[in-house]
Amino acid sequence: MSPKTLYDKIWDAHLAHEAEDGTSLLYIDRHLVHEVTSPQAFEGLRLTGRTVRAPEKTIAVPDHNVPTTPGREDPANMTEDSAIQVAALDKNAKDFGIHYYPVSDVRQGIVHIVGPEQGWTLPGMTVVCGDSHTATHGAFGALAHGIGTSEVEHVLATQTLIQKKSKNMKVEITGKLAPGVTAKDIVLTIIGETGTAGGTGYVIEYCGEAIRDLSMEGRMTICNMAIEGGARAGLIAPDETTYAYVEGRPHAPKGAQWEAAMNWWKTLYSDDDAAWDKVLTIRGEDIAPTVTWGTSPEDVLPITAAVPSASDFKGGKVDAAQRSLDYMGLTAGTPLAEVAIDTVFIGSCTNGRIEDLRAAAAILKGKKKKDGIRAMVVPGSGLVRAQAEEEGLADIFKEAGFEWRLAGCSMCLAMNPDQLAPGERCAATSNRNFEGRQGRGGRTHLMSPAMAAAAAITGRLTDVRELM
Ligand SMILES: CC(C)[C@H](C(=O)O)[C@@H](O)C(=O)O
Ligand code: SF4
Repeated sequence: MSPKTLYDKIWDAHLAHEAEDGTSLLYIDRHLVHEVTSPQAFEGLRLTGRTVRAPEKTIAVPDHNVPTTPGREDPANMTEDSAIQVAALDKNAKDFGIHYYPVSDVRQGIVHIVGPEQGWTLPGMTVVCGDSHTATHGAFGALAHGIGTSEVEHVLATQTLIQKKSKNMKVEITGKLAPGVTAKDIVLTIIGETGTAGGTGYVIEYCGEAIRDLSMEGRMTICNMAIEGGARAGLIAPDETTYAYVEGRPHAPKGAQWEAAMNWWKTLYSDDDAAWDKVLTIRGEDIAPTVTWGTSPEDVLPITAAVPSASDFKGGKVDAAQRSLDYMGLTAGTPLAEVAIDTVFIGSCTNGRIEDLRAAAAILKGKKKKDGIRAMVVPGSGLVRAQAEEEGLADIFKEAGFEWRLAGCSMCLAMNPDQLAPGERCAATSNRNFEGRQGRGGRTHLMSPAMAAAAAITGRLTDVRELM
């Protein structure tokens, strides 16, 4: 048998049909659904009198539109559009008999946090969702694609997806990380190297000692942003860390089924002599605490650097950099660590898990946010929130002057009441810093939870190592 990558193995195990031109039909193991990209898909089923093919493999949760303050069950606390989308999901979940976590359920949260937490996401699966950050689930060694609304309808109706196979790319992070450096710094550094188009046409497998050393939370942070590097999906081969995370979760296999699953999961790695279409290697020791300065996730620099000048770039990038600098209100040559911020947002499917809150709380413990800074922590799910309360993290945040919110996408994107005002500058743990992403005219700097906590204390972008 010819050697295979992990991606090849999962692909082959789910291939139902392949046409001569490579167009393929893949079986889908899990379909995650949220309120933004599903209403038309369910409407399409209704119009043609179809049902959901595998309701037991279909899981829905509202996350993008929901307010993160008490009273959010009341539609009066949402915009009309938001209330319509959430009500549609409530109705569709009920009518089509799929698994559902409404806002009133403690298990509700961001779809990419809920799936793994409930044990829906397992190694070797194909996982899709009408959401680009479905890549997150690749951290389990699952092939996880974002899909569009017409594809959501196709998967609902058939439990299959039409795809063309991507190429194989390997990103290896060797060695150990330095203190203060986290999974977020790794993935920002990778995107800085490859650019936002570097992964286009590829599925990326992340490997190497620094990746193996990460918790599942950290691995999810890495795969979450595979899409920001242009990749179709990100993958990390499952290992003992993965199995330990999965075991005992509500929907994980049990008993003999667990044993059978493990037999398959243990085959999920790239063969030594597998062929790669592209390889990138980065030394873990060389990665610094990293922030973005511009309006693309590839606009990254170590926190010790200064704001670049447009003339540092070449070709078409010169104008793009100038536009970014103008939008961000930054002057070339200013040390990044002198850039004052207004707001701190800790949360999102990139960094809203328990380990992220622990990392931020470790920096904030016994300290206060700077006066005048608006700071909020938005746990990624109701269960993350409950655990953080139990561990005393919520008290640390509240004593530091942070707002302690209910679960949702929140200020990651401006689809709910948590938004930046024009010109406001935010230290954010999310994954996109596009113009207007967090509110019209808002300015976003992406960074790790520990770095965002440090920024809250000083009121400026800050090297977390100064506070450790
Ligand atoms: C709203 C949704 C379709 C979108 C996505 O696909 O990623 C959102 O989650 C985002 O992060 O921009
Ligand atoms: S938290 Fe942000 S990135 Fe994640 S699904 Fe929600 S809006 Fe998209």
